[in-house]
Amino acid sequence: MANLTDFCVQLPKIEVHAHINGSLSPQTMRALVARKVDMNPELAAFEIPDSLDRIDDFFSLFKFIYQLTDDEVSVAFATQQIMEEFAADGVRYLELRTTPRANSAKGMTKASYIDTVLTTIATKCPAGMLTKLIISIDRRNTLEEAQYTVDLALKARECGFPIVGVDLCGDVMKGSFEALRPAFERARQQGQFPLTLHFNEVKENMHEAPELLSIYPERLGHATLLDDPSRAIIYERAVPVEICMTSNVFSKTVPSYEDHHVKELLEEGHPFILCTDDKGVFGSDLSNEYVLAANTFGLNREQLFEASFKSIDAIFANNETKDQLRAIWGAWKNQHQDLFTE
Ligand SMILES: CNc1ncnc2c1ncn2[C@@H]1O[C@H](COP(=O)(O)O)[C@@H](O)[C@H]1O
Repeated sequence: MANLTDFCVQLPKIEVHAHINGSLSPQTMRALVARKVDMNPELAAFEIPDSLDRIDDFFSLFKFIYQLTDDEVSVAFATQQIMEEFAADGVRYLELRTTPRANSAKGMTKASYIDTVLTTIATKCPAGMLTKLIISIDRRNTLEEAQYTVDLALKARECGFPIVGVDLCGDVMKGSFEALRPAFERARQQGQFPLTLHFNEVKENMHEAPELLSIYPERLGHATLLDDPSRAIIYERAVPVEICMTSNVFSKTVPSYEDHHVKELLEEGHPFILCTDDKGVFGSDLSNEYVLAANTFGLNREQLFEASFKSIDAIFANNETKDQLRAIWGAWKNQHQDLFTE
């Protein structure tokens, strides 16, 4: 009989909230430091932790990580490593997300960055897992930058690349959704892209909730703090919530695992998807998020399978893909009945 960790690794899983630059494992970071340290000796001074304790400002960590993924070869390497790690952890369907980034010193443009990520997905995705890309608009973007991101998404899809949605992300204390809204509206109207928005991570941006909900997002990231009007709308529309327990606890937007708001969603039977957010920054794989949910809320293996299976409903894919995945989940369950006896 497998222990809970083995079960959660073997369980076929969906990951739909994983920022590429937050998902570099310590091994990948070390490999990139080794490649770059001659040219940039400052990198040697950064201690890459195997796991981080609670951190005050995780956004500052990205400044270091961005020095590692500052050229196309490194971006391709990181993307491939991330896909392989998710596949090894039992992920069968992966929606990565990333913000287009340029670095003129290395000849990388936002277009070549996205092209590199998409080409790596197309050519290096491990067998047995599907990978798609959500393009992110950072809250700090100007409207012009956000519109350019939408241009990139439209163009990449025209070329047949699997861009499946548009995200609003970034430092919750910066920028505003309203300033960027026309870009999201165009993504919706011109590209029929589904939208996922980082939502109510901290109390300071709760005031934006009515505007964010008024664009009818297909999914919400975190939705940590819900006032009554937001809760009513989200429940009524059954908007799936991307849940990132470790990220929320480590970045102190929820006080503890026991107090995590997924508890309420479980009790209400509201759709949610367990995700990692930034598995490199927060040191937690998706299987570990399932272990945490099981241990914190007393979920049995049947319920863990159910949570993973129901996540298929919320992916940004057509019904045919969803049905194929449901069949894979069903076959896996039939073949692994022994794992369900604890
Ligand atoms: C913890 N909660 C979070 N909330 C909001 N945005 C986050 C985030 N975690 C990561 N990001 C966003 O993702 C970028 C890194 O990946 P990409 O360069 O896009 O691949 C970060 O700079 C931030 O904008």
